[in-house]
Amino acid sequence: MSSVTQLFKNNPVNRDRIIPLDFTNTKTLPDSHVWSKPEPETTSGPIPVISLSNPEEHGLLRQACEEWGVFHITDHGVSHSLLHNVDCQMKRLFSLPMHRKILAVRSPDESTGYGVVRISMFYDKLMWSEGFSVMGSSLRRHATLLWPDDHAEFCNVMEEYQKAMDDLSHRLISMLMGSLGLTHEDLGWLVPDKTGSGTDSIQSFLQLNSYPVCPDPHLAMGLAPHTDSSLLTILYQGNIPGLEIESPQEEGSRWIGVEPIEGSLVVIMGDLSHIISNGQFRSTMHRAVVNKTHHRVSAAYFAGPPKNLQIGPLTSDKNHPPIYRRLIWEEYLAAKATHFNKALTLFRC
Ligand SMILES: C=C1C[C@]23C[C@@]1(O)CC[C@H]2[C@@]12CCC[C@@](C)(C(=O)O1)[C@H]2[C@@H]3C(=O)O
Ligand SMILES: O=C(O)CCC(=O)C(=O)O
Ligand SMILES: [Fe+2]
Repeated sequence: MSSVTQLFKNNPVNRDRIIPLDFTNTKTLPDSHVWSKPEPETTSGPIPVISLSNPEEHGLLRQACEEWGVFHITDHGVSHSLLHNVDCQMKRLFSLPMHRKILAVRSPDESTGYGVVRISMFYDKLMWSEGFSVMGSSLRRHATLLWPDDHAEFCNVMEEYQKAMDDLSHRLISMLMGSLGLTHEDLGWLVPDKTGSGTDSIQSFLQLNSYPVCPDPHLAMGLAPHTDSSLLTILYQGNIPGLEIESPQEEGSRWIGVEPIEGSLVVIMGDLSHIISNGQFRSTMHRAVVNKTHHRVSAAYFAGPPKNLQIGPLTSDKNHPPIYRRLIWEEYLAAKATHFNKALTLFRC
């Protein structure tokens, strides 16, 4: 059983926090979805853009991780047509009427299927979004419930996308860990497991997000502020803006919009990379906002370490002793499931 499946089994979500509102039939923002808060300003910012085809730019990766924790990648090798197909299939799924989407709803202790993201339980107000989570064989099971006779195309596209993300995440993790001084031998776990048992290669989870048009976007929240619990997350966000990161310079007082760049993907460093880098890589707080005119979809691919692999700060520098203790991903996800944005502090030495 994967670490993510185990997490949901051990930490079920409340039933009333699984089924989203039927957004298509909601013309005014209900009180349950009004986030009244003094809103810090949002500006657009110089988020780094890194071309993976240019080895000279690889040195910029470390800097981007240290200063921003979020960056665009171009020339990543994932074809434009695959990204286009993923976009179309997500829109096809989320445009289904509610009574059809409900057929593939997650149960409280299940990690995959249709529903609201699990961080919803940490907030009083509800978010203006819905999601569909994919992992392993659950994809075909849920897609068959949604489209009994017509699920092949959706499944083929999502499987091809997951494979492309597996390859890209291996490349990125190896580059990023390499920039911290890890040798090829240390990174043995990056080599896909040939036995098929899946216990010693990267674990992943694909989250499809949908943010329907919203009657009052300034009072609503698409996806509430959080950091990702992964090593890294690769985000496809199409061409509709919505992703915002907390300003590294003015934490808590300014949000910066991550404007889409045609054909690029966004990499978000997760909490585990922050731990491995002994605090040098930022795991930046981010959120998604909604708009009045465009249905926005995004696909977030979370990459984490192999099931029982202990990870910890990679430092042999006496002047910078480890600030976090060693842990496995399952332990971290469990802490996040109860302590949410305070989980990282629990692992400090
Ligand atoms: C692998 C994971 C990351 C995630 C927690 C989870 O175990 C499975 C759900 C993931 C997700 C997807 C939407 C956003 C997010 C914050 C959430 O609520 O569920 C992430 C979680 C995370 O990064 O902590
Ligand atoms: O949709 C987005 O822009 C953000 C998605 C995200 O942060 C997530 O799924 O963890
Ligand atoms: Fe996220």
